[in-house]
Amino acid sequence: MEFIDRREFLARTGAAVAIGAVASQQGIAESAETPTEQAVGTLGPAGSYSHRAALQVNNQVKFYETMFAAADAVSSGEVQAAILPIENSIQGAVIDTLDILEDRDLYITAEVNVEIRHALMAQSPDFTKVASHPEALAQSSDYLSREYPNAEFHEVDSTSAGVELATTDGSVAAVAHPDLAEKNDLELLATDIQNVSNNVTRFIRLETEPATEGTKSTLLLYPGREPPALSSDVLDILRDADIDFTRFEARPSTKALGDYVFHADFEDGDPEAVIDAIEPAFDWVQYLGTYDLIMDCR
Ligand SMILES: O=C(O)C(=O)C[C@]1(C(=O)O)C=C[C@@H](O)C=C1
Repeated sequence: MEFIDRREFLARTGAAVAIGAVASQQGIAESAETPTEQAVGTLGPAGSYSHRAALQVNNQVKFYETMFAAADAVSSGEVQAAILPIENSIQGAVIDTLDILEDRDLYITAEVNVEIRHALMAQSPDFTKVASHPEALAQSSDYLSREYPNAEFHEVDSTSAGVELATTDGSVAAVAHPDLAEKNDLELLATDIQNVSNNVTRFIRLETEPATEGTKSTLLLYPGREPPALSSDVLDILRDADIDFTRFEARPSTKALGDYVFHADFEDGDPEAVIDAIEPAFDWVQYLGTYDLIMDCR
């Protein structure tokens, strides 16, 4: 798919310039007058994959150093919504986002799929360290360990934060979207370095109120049993309720070893009826929203 440059996008739509404390570091103007409550918050600085996903739903983007900070900005009303990665086709679940879904009173109101193609960039080929988001380093681990077995790997808050490091430190290379090389005067050393060429990350939009309609719904399920319920026990309950579950993830409940909170997505079911059917089998069931896939950039 074709991603358009953010400034080009804003110029085309005639929208206000995107805002963000970190945006200025990438040379993108800030506008103090822009009402941030209309913006979406996401992981910055500018040029992160989260930024690319956010532009698919809103042309005003505010950047945060962590996904937790972006989610908190929704709760406090600083921004209207947050766009966060939840699942990658190579690395699986994005744990920070699953934790945010458990800990914050927010709803999923949309999802966006974005193709992820990583590139390696630096001031010159003579670098000794590679900096990037841990997910991006893991998604490119085959290439990096094969071509740069002696490099030191440095985890930073986002791929674009890695690019910022590479622009100020000649010993650092970054793994990020290839567009960021030219924008930051870095040499593009390799493209398409992800372990599997078909690399896609699914992002969700989080808001304080649920959407009124959609084809997919997400629930958190806590069996609260002693001894703890197994995934197979929970799957049996869901199967017996005859619901078309499309994703099932277990996260530690933090109460005891082997005790889990389950994240489950299902399609084409009435969430109220589904909750009524399965609720008696659980200690608690939390509704996380009903939503549609609004952009599939693959
Ligand atoms: O670091 C970024 O650019 C991000 O937006 C984060 C993130 C992630 O957490 O998965 C998003 C998409 C890619 O899978 C790699 C990194």
